[in-house]
Amino acid sequence: MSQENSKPKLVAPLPAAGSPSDTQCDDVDAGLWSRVCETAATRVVLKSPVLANVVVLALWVLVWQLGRLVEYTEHASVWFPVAGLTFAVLLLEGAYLLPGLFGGCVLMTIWVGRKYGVALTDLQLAYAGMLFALAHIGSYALGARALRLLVMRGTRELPLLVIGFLLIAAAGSLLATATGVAALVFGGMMPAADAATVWLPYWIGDMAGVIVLAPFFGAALVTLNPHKTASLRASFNLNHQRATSQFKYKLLLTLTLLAASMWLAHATRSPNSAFAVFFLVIPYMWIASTESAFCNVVSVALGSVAIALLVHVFELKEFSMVYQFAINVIAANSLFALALPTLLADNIALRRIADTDSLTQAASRAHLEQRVRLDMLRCRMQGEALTMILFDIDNFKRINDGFGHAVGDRALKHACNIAQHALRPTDLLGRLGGDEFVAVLPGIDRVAARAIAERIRIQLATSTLEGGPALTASFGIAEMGVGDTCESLMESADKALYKAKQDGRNRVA
Ligand SMILES: Nc1nc2c(ncn2[C@@H]2O[C@H](COP(=O)(O)OP(=O)(O)OP(=O)(O)O)[C@@H](O)[C@H]2O)c(=O)[nH]1
Repeated sequence: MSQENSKPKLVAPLPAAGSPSDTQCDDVDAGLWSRVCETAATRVVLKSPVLANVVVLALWVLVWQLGRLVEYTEHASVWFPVAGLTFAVLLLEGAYLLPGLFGGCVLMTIWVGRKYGVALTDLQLAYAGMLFALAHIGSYALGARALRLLVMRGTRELPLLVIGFLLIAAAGSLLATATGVAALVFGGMMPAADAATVWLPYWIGDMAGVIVLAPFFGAALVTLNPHKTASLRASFNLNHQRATSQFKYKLLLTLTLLAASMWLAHATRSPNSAFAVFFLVIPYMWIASTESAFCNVVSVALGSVAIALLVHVFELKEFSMVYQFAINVIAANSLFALALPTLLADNIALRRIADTDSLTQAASRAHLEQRVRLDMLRCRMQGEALTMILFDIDNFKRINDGFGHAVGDRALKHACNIAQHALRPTDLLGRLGGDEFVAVLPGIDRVAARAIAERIRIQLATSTLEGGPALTASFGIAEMGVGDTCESLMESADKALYKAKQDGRNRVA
C-alpha cells in the first residue's frame, strides 16, 4: 500500500479547498492508522473474505458493547454506535461482509436475551436474532444503496451531499426502528406494549450512531481497502487529513466545556441546565471550519462517546433524550460546517476572478470604479488630493495587425507591468478595456501625478518588447475637484488623453 493510500480518508464529502494551510500542520491523524493499515496482519485479513467477516463480526460485537455501556433502559441506549458501523460497511464494502454483520446481530441477540432472562430457548433467541438482523441490515442496506445512488448520479455539491446523507440516515434509522421493534416483538424479545415507549429513543439512538460514526468508520474502511471503494473515493475530495498544531487544544477545550455543561445538569438536576449542552455546537463549528474533515469527524465521534459516558458518570439518565438530540444536532451541524471552508474559498476565488483582468492582472473596470468611489470619499474627508491617470498605447491596432494578436497581448502585459512598478502599493491600476488603462492615485496632486505619468511614458518608450515593435503611450491626467464624481473624473482624464493623442501621441496632457 502506498504512503498516499495509507492515510486516513473520509467517506463523508470533504471540502475541496480551505485547508488549514495558514497554520502549522502535523500528521497527528495519519500516523497510527497508517501503521495499522500497513501491517502484514491487515493485508492477510483484506485478502481473505472469511477472515474479513470474522474481524467485522468481532468489531460489531465490540461496538455493540460500547453502545450497551450507555444503555439507560432495556433496548434503548443513549446512542447505538453499531448502526454507524453497519451503514459504513454496507456503503463501502457491500454484500461479501453480510455474514459477519448477520452473525453479530444473532450473537448479540442471544447474549441480550440471556442477560435480561428472556424466557426463550437458544434456538428461539437465534430466530429472534435473525429477525433483528434482517430488520437492521436490510434497513441500512437500503440507506447505503440510496447514498451510493446519490453519489453515482453525480451529486457533487457538498451541502447537497450532507443533506442527502442526513436524510438517508434519518429515514434509514426510522426504518430500522420500525422493523427492529417489530422483530423484537415477533421474536418474543419484547412485549408489544413496550413498542410505544421504545421506538423514539431507539430511532434517535440509531440515527446518532449513523450520523456520528458512519463517517468515522467509513474513513477507516476507505483507507484499509482503497481499491474496493475506488468509485466512491473518486466522487469525494479526500485531501485534507492534516490537523493544525492547535487541534489537540481545541479538542481539549471542547471536551472540557462539554463536561462542564453536563456537570451543571448534574449539580442542578434541572432540564434547563441539560439543554446547555447545545452550546457545544459553537466550538464544534469552530473545529469544523478550521480543521480538516477527518479531525472534524474524530472530534464529533469523541464528543459523542464523551456525552454518552458522562450521562452515566453524572447520572443524567432522566435527560437522556436531551443528550441523544444533542449528539445528532452537533454532528449534523459539524457535517454542514465542512462546507464552510469550501464556500469561503470559492467566494474568494470568484471575487478574485471578478476583480481582476485575466490578461494583465490589473483591476477589472468594475473593481476599479468601486475603489475610485471609496478613495474619492476618503480623500475628501481627509482633505487630500486624488488624481487619475488614463493612458492608452499608441497605434495599438497596428501592433495587432502587423505582429499578431499574441504580440499585442504581450504588449498589453508589458505596458501594465511598467505602470505597476511605477505606482505605490496604495495606488490601483485597472484596465478599462482594449489598450486603455487607468491609475488612481489617492493623496497625489496633478503635479506629482504628471511626474509619475512621465516616468511610465519614458520607461515604456525606452523599453523593448521581445519580438515586437517599440511601444509608446499617451497619458491624460485629471485631479479630483469639488463636486467631481467617478464618472466626471474619468471624463476629464479622457479629454486630457484625447488632447495628448491630438497633439501627436507619446505625451502627457
Ligand atoms: N491583442 C489584443 N488586442 C486587443 C485586446 N482588446 C482590444 N484589442 C484591440 O486593441 C485595438 C485598440 O485600437 P484603437 O482603440 O482603435 O486604438 P489604437 O490603434 O491604439 O489607436 P490610438 O489609440 O488612436 O493610438 C483594437 O484593434 C482592438 O481589437 C486584447 O485583449 N488583446
